[in-house]
Amino acid sequence: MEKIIEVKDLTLTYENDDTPTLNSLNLDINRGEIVTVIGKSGCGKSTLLNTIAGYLEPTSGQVLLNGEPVTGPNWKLGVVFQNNALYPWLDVEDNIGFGLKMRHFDKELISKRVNTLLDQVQLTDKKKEYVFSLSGGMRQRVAIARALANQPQLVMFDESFGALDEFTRNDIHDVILGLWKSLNLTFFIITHDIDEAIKLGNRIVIMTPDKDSQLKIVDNPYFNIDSDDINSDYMKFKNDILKQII
Ligand SMILES: Nc1ncnc2c1ncn2[C@@H]1O[C@H](COP(=O)(O)OP(=O)(O)OP(=O)(O)O)[C@@H](O)[C@H]1O
Repeated sequence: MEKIIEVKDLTLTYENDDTPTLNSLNLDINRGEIVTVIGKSGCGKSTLLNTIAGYLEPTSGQVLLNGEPVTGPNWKLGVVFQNNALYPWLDVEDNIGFGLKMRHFDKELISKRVNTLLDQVQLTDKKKEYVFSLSGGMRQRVAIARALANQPQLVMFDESFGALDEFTRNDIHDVILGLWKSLNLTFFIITHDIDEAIKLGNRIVIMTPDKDSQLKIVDNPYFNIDSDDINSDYMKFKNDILKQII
């Protein structure tokens, strides 16, 4: 298995804090897998994502991307935030192509890549619309397309679907799984919804309150489960995870 990310003995203590938020964490993310992260509010999920993304500097330990230390933000690591952080003054296609424009890509290449992405997230007919006129689910799809425009090695989601209603969220799950299958992508998805963690993750990282053993990593036999197939074994698996979070 090819490791894209290696988190090695990662510790992060915020300034003026006595105890570390992340305490000596170890985690590999392999090419082509979806890793979901579940944990109680405040346990440090976003801190972990921000450190992997290079937005926060570890107090000790390190994060490697393809064997090289992450020392700051990097286009090879895409992030989709919950508020999706789109530019309201740009239309859909310019939002998606923004990063490529900043990197001075050729206009034709940008247009080609953006059109492909619009098709992949099923927004071709909305390309000239401003993002404020879109529904929450559509905006989330724009944010995903924008993160993919850089062709990153890993795309990370920070509770990106939390504000969506259940129907729209299921729709986005299908988009995520469809993109993952067709483009052989690697995803790291933070969520506080346990069913979402199980639906989307090949492996599930459980962030526990036990600072001496903060991460529990489990293989997930219920990846992409259909809601009709939820049975008592699924419920047991889910409850076992819940017990470790609290
Ligand atoms: N910039 C900061 N400075 C100091 N403390 C911080 C900072 N950011 C987060 N924290 C603290 O670190 C802890 C972990 O926060 P973090 O946002 O990583 O948790 P989380 O698991 O993502 O929470 P949530 O699910 O509510 O988003 C919290 O106690 C939070 O108050």
